[in-house]
Amino acid sequence: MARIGIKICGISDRASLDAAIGAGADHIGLVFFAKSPRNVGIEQAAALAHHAAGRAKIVGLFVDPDGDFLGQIRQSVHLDVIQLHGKESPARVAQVMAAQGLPVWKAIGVRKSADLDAARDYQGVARILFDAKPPEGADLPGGTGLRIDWSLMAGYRHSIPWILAGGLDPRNVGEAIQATGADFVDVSSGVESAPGVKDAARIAAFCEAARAAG
Ligand SMILES: O=C(O)c1ccccc1NCC(=O)[C@H](O)[C@H](O)COP(=O)(O)O
Repeated sequence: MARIGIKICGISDRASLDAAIGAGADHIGLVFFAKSPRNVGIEQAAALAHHAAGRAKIVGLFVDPDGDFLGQIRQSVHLDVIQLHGKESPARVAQVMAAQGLPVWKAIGVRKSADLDAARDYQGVARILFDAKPPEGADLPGGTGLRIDWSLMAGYRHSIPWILAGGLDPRNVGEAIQATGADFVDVSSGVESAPGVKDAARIAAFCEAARAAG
């Protein structure tokens, strides 16, 4: 079996970045969303991306960004992937793909099995990221620690590669991989000691558990 993909999302300091890469994460998420406790400023993000260069791919996470904001970030920060985590329509995602010329990952919130069908509308994206759907009116559309009902995804197959996210942590990621067959996992709050504060030991334990199960 191919090595499992691991993204540690919401990195905002160099020590956590080194911890994630050292533990074997291949993707690092930088959150560009002012309301998030994991939000990074442009200079901070540029320095982190530079520090990660050649060791891990950088995923820039955005929520309904306009073209100006994407352009501003891209001028200063090296991104390998754009993750769209808002209510972006298929047409808007296609526009971003065409304008930015980078692989785009679209996040889809899942609460019931019909939610998985939305993935079909996003042909052309590099990956779909299935995350737990937050309640209406929630402050954040992701990074909430809410979990998908994994039984909805048992044996799930899709022509577009997909990532499992939402409420994963070092103790449950192995079971999540076994239950869903995911070959790529994403975590944020499950490897933190407080909102926005990554914990190196939890990051290492998460990566070890994911690899053991994958
Ligand atoms: O992490 C955030 O603060 C965030 C804010 C706004 C949109 C998305 C956000 N995170 C998205 C991620 O990729 C998370 O890793 C994913 O939702 C899983 O989060 P968690 O349940 O905390 O592991």
